[in-house]
Amino acid sequence: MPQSASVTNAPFHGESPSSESAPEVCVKIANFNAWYDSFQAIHDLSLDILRNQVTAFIGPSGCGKSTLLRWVNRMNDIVPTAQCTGSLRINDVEVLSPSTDVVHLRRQVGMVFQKPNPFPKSIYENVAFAPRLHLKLRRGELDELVEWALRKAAVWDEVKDRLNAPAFGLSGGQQQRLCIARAIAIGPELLLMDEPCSALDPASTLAIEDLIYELREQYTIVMVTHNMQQASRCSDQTAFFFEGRLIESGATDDVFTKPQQKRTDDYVRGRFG
Ligand SMILES: Nc1ncnc2c1ncn2[C@@H]1O[C@H](COP(=O)(O)OP(=O)(O)OP(=O)(O)O)[C@@H](O)[C@H]1O
Repeated sequence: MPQSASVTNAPFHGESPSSESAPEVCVKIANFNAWYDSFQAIHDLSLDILRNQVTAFIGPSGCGKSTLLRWVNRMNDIVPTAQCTGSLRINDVEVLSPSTDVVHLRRQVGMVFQKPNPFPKSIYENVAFAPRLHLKLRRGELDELVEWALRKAAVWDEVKDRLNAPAFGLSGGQQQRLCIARAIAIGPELLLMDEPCSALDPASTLAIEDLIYELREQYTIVMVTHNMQQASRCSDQTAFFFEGRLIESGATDDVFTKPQQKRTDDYVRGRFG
């Protein structure tokens, strides 16, 4: 059971929590290929995602960012035409193996989508729903967990007096923070975020970016974004994709200020995309 914790604001690009020692690999992707029917969406991609860091996936529309993200938690299992080869390991366990327990995997890997998608339930129930199904908690423990997750997602103060009100009554930014609280309540170690701020106003976007940067103390985060400022503000690592291939990856500062590849340079400078 997580302990109560409050989220404070920290400057972007502060010391990484794992900066004292070399960061460990959380997700190891090797020689990964993905198809929809005969269309190959990802070509021979190898990439290490580092633990307790925020990794931004950037690249023009259709380059395969979401496809890769959707294989990390096997969401593509429900797409009949989707197939893949290669290896995708989380903590040395092969995600793509037919014997992988997908229910367990989805507890390990939380997902936050482009548009906030709260359940048509109360604020409390949005967070309590999955823990009630999967964890054997007494009512008091569940209450504590709900409060912990809402605090961690930096939305507690705004909702604590209306926990039984419908989640749809919250603003878009509050709903997205509620969805982050829902994702972390089940105790994942990896959070996947597919353009988590694209439906939000600038103030809510900054709040979520701040939160993402904070959350990396406890979680490994992969974020798809079309917003270059956002990638440079709140990620430690950046991976640039183009036409289904990984062109370049590395520390965000390096990718943005001294990219190795001309296509990366052109993209981060907004020359195409
Ligand atoms: N369910 C699907 N069936 C067929 N093709 C698909 C499907 N999903 C994605 N694709 C194709 O695979 C390619 C990669 O798509 P993907 O959504 O991964 O790109 P993306 O980089 O996330 O794009 P965007 O930034 O626009 O979200 C695109 O050509 C897309 O049209």
